Amino acid sequence: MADQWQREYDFAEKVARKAGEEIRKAGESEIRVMTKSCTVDLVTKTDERVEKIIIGSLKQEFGEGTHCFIGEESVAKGEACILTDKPTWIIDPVDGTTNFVHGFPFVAVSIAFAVNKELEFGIVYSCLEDKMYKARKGQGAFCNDELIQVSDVKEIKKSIIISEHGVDRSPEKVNKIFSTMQKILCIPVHGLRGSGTAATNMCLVASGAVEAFFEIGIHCWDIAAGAVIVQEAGGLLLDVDGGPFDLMSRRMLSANNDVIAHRIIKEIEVFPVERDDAPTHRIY
Ligand SMILES: O=P(O)(O)OC(CO)CO
Ligand SMILES: [Mg+2]
Repeated sequence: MADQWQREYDFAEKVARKAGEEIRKAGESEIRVMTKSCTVDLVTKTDERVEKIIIGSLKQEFGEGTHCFIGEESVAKGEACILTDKPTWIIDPVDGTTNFVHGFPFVAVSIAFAVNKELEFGIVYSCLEDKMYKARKGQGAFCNDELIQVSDVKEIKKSIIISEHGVDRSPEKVNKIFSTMQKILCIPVHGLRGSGTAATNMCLVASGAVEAFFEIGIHCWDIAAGAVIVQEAGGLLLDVDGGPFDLMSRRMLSANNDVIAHRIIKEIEVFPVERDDAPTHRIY
């Protein structure tokens, strides 16, 4: 069926835009900050309110009970984080909450839709820059309706790479993350960057501004929409050890091509993280 999920895709873009407007407005008044798993894992009333707006709008449009939802703040409150074959929305209402709290200007709304455990489309609205990234399986990737493509750089020494450090500050993990970054920096690459939002980082890969982004410890809602956008822009997704990408594994490498991807994988010091769909899951 040619138009299957088109209505969902179009509506998701509208909802993401509305959510972005809410975030922009909320950023103008005082932001109430709370913490989740630890003192650096921040959440605000805006995260919770915007997730409710997104899920409420989707339920109103498509009917109660027809779709499943995995939302960052709903999972934080104890809802299941299991991807089934049913049509499922995967939502990060405010990706880059720490940026939002500090006024650092990269904050994104991330909305993805999966059916039979396959991602059908992804929307990332980088709302402070007013950039609407979107991609539907097999139909290319766009930023503000302009087609985007990954960079064609194949030499690692001509690349910019993104990685982030996450919120788990146990010294062993931080050591591994910085040891990996040091090795990559000293290849040498042109630079290391990080926007503070995984969704935006993936869009930077998709639009060719950087060659790769990898992280261990991110969540499915941070990367589901970006995963479609990177692939539709001609890039690839892998596990950080070079194996197949697994949305629920909390390990992800996105790159413009396999030469850059495998050169980075050689340097990554992998450490264990609990899967998003683990029965004993705790948020980090
Ligand atoms: O700001 P959030 O949604 O907590 O996400 C972080 C990573 O978990 C940035 O991507
Ligand atoms: Mg996030």
